[in-house]
Amino acid sequence: MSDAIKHECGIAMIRLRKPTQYYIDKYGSASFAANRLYVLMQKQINRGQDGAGVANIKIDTKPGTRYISRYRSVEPSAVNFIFDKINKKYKKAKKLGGHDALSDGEWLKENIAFSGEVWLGHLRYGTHGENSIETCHPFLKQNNWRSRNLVMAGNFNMTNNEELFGKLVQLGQHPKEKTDTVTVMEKVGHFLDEENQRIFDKYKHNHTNEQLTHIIENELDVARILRRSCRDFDGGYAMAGMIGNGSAFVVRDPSGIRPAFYYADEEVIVIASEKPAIKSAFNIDFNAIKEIKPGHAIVINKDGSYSEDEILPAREKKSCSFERIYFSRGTDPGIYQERKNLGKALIPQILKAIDFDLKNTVFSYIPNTAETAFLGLIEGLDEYLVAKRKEVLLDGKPHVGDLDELLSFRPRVEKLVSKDVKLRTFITSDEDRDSMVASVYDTTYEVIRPGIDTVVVIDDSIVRGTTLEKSILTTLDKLNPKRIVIVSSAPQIRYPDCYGIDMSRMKEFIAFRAAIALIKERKMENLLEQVYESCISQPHNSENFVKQVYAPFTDEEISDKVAEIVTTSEIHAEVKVIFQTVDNLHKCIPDHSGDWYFTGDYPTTGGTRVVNRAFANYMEGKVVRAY
Ligand SMILES: NC(=O)CC[C@H](N)C(=O)O
Repeated sequence: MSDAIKHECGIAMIRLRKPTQYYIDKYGSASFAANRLYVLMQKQINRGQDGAGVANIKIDTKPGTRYISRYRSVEPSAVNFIFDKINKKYKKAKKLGGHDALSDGEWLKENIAFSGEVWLGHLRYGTHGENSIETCHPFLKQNNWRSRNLVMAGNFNMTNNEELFGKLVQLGQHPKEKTDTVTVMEKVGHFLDEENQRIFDKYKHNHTNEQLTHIIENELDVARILRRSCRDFDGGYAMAGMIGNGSAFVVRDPSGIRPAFYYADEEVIVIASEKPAIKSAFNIDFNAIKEIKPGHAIVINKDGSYSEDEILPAREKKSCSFERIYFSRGTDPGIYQERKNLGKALIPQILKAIDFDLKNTVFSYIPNTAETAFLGLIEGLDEYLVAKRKEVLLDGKPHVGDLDELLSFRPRVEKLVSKDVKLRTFITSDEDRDSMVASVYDTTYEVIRPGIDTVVVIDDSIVRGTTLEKSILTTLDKLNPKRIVIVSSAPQIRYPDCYGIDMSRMKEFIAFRAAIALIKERKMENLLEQVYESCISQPHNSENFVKQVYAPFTDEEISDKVAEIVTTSEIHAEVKVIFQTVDNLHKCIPDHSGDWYFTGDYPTTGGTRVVNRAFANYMEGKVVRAY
């Protein structure tokens, strides 16, 4: 993606089902779990670079000893930073316990932090609150009763955070922050307290308090806690938690918006946001990794047993298609194929845009995320050529000279766009910024014929269009092509996301800017006022009023306007922009039909509220998140 957007978070959980000694004996390593968690997190680094965190719980330690450890970091290489610190603990073990310390599981657990059975890692891209070490997950809710401690981390965004926050205040609580992670944790924490109390009250007459502690720890009904907590959530979530007694869970929203996968055998239970991470860390069969069902939770009990429990009735599955288009790692076999299909599906539109003139067209892609779609596109062109050849051979009688050309012709493919520098544009002044942005991309000279060739370049998606306008088009135009066709493997992004991607301001979308430009051109400003009126007078209506802004225009009109906006006066070439159709998106990615950013159809009522609020914010000139 050429426009950098903030997106996603990643979770990684490991539960060791055997005592530490087992792994030392079998794998020859005291840091078996730490090493695996490190790989799980590194392989999901694409999901969050604002910060990271790791927490660990030791089960059944003696009173008076620490059993929860946590490190968080906002360093540029946060994951490495954290694991370096964890490694130091293991180095310290040698100093403290001598050479054999690392082969004595029990000694390790008694003396060294981060040697427990339950591990939770998190990678963060913030969607709520600021970016500081305090907003990095996992969050901790501490208590002197072991089973009242809660550690949470998630890939989520709630659309009704204000309401959830208000309910906590009504309960008489005083949350220390307004960020959604605190709100969610306090909510779960509240019901965890109640569950502790319920079991306490049930047995208090026949047992001592010390006995009660053990009964509570073994009887804690985590699914019950989650059922009571998640009732009020409106959002997309894959939320992970560990409880001080050693129980753990990952719960997924009823529409399956955010991804979550798990694997279990007799040694470990592993849960992560992406399949390839689990595959790499544990080198197991891809088919052994399962998706957590929407509305369900994997609940791991203190004794290491686990189940997949229904928490809320599943709704129509609306898993985020952006995960497949761009966010998740393309090494997942399903995602890889889907991305190729997206590239292939664009062929008819591309051929039309280049007047079927393949001889004078050069194909290329924006690194790094559009490569797979590009491979599909080229495969599609090959298929088109095969069909064409067949047609010519069957219908006509080509001359021998033509035949050579007919058989040997290949689409012209070049690497035209290179990404050179990762510029931190925010540190420069505005004027400087344009020239800085312009130098992010570079091109390959002398491979296209000036004034003759058309250049087709595919990107996975176009959000703001800024990089396109300020860098990619100016760079490509230096080659003097006749025409530049920019192709997006995703449809037009018309509406905000509110389920984990930080794009909730209408003005950020080039498709929205195009619609506004068309409205102004056609003197339809009244429409904007009407939509605004509806948005503010009916804030709880379940209708997405913003659809009316796009309704008067065809997809092509919007695409053409997008092309016009990104073509500055310095560009000499003719510029066209092509977007994937929503129909083709669904054909290419059939099992992830979440498409609200393209269609405006939100799977939760909170989502619709967000889009209407985002539009009202735009009209009022407020540059704030709409949730
Ligand atoms: N991208 C995410 O999942 C973000 C999680 C959470 N809302 C935060 O901002 O920390």
